[in-house]
Amino acid sequence: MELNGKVALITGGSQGIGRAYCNYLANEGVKVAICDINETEGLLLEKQLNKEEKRSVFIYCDVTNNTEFEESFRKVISEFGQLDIVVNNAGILNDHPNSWEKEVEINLCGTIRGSLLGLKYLKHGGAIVATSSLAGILKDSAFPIYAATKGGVNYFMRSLGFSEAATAKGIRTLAIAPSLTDTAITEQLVGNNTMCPELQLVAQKRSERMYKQKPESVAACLIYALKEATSGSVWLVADDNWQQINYDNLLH
Ligand SMILES: NC(=O)C1=CN([C@@H]2O[C@H](COP(=O)(O)OP(=O)(O)OC[C@H]3O[C@@H](n4cnc5c(N)ncnc54)[C@H](O)[C@@H]3O)[C@@H](O)[C@H]2O)C=CC1
Ligand SMILES: CCCCC/C=C\C=C\C(=O)C/C=C\C/C=C\CCCC(=O)O
Repeated sequence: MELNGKVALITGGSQGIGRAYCNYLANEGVKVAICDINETEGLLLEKQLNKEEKRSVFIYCDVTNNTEFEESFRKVISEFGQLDIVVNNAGILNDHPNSWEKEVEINLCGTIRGSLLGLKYLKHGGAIVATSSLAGILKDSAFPIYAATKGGVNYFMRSLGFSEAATAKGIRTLAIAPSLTDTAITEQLVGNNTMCPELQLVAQKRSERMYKQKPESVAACLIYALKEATSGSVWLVADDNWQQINYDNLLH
C-alpha cells in the first residue's frame, strides 16, 4: 500500500504507542486524525505536527461511545475528504474486580466498534489495524482479563481479515502485538489495577525485570505492515524487532 497522501484515524493517538504511530504515519505523508479522550496531549501533538507542515487534527473521541465514535469518522472525512486507514489503538490495563468491564469495553468492544465503522466508511478500500499485545498470544498470569481482551483482538482482526466483509471491499486487517513497551501503562503499574493485591507485586517485579522497548519500534512495524503485510496477519513486536506470527502450523 502506498502511504503518501492517505488519511488515517488513530484512536488513543494522543500519547504512547498511538503518538508514535501518528508521528511515523505523518512522516510517510499520511494525514492523521488523533482520536482520544486526552485532549491536552492530543492538541499538543496536533500543534507539533502542523508546525512540521504535516496535516493533522485532534478529535475528542471516547471509543466506548458509538455515536461519538461515528461522528469522529464523519469529521475526518469532512476535514480531509477521504479515509483510508483506521488504527484501533486505545487501550487500558485494569483487571480490578469492581471495574474490569471498562477494560473489555475499551480494548475489545472499542476495537470491534472501530472496525465496523471502518468497514462502513473506508469507501475505496484500505486497512483496519488494531494494537493487541503479546499477552494475547502467550498469556499474562498477572492480568488475565487484559490478556483475554487482547487475545480477542488478535482473533477478531485475524478472522475479519479473511472475511467477505473486508475482502469484497479491498480492506486489509492487521494486528500489531507489542511486548512490554515504555509508555504510561507500564509506568503506572503501581496503581490498584489487578484482580487481587498479590498479583500487583508479581506484575511489578516481573515488569521491572523485563526490557521495555521503544514505542517507535512498534510504529516502525505498523509502517512496514501497512506497506507489505497480507490481510489477517498478526505481527509480534518484541525487543524492538518485529516478526509475523505463524498460525498456519497449529494443527500439524
Ligand atoms: N505499553 C505496553 O507495554 C503495551 C501496550 N499495548 C497496547 O497498546 C495500546 C496503547 O497503549 P500505550 O501507548 O502503551 O498506553 P498509553 O496509556 O500511553 O496510551 C493509551 C491511550 O489510549 C487513550 N484512551 C484510553 N481510553 C480511551 C477511550 N475510552 N477512548 C479513546 N481513547 C482512550 C488514552 O487517553 C491514551 O492516550 C493499548 O491498546 C495497549 O493495551 C500492547 C502491548 C504492550
Ligand atoms: C509482566 C507484565 C506486567 C504488566 C506490564 C504492564 C503493561 C503491559 C501491557 C501489555 O500489553 C503486556 C505485554 C507483554 C507482556 C505480557 C505478558 C508476557 C508474559 C509472558 C509469559 O508469561 O511467559
